[in-house]
Amino acid sequence: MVTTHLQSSLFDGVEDIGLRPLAGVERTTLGLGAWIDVLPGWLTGADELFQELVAAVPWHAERRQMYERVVDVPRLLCHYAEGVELPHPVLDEAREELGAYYAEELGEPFRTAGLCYYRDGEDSVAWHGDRIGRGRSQDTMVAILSVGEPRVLALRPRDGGGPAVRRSLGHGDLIVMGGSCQRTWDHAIPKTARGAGPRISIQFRPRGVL
Ligand SMILES: O=C(O)CCC(=O)C(=O)O
Ligand SMILES: [Fe+2]
Repeated sequence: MVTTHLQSSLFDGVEDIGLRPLAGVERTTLGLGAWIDVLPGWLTGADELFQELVAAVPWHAERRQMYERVVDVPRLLCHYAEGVELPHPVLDEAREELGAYYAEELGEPFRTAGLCYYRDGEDSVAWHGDRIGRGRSQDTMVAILSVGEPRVLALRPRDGGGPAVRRSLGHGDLIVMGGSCQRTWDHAIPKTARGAGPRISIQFRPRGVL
């Protein structure tokens, strides 16, 4: 019976970890030469990958001088430099797929992966652009895959003009920030008072973009 079949596939099936085609990506022009591409549910089996990453990644807390105090950075981190094996093969696949899809526009591959683990709504990242490296002066791309519970990624023009753009990202969603986005816009994962579940983001960047 159809009903029975549907039910068993809904309730028994843990979705396999894999990638859908990137062809469905939709671009939004932000202005000032910046854009974002979004593809909801790019990764299948995202909840399973989340669990695997929680267990497999050597997460660490960072501490940072804040005026007179040393405070915890409010998220856990792990950085995979160029050439270092990623914690799950699907992440190598994701990096390759992104590189192929954006080859012409980006002109170079994605090389590094930064992972952030937001344990709850108190974990966050403050307004910033990824402009420690080349993003300060050049157009580039930062591609972010999100697993676990959705959190809002907010973007706003760096010069303060214009309203913020917000995208809720989790469960396998992809966002790519491109063009001048790192130097003309800032982005953040704001804290949320509403009980937010844990989220992991995987940020792929080209060489020299930090
Ligand atoms: O978690 C995210 O989606 C954003 C992380 C981020 O902006 C960063 O690590 O530079
Ligand atoms: Fe960032």
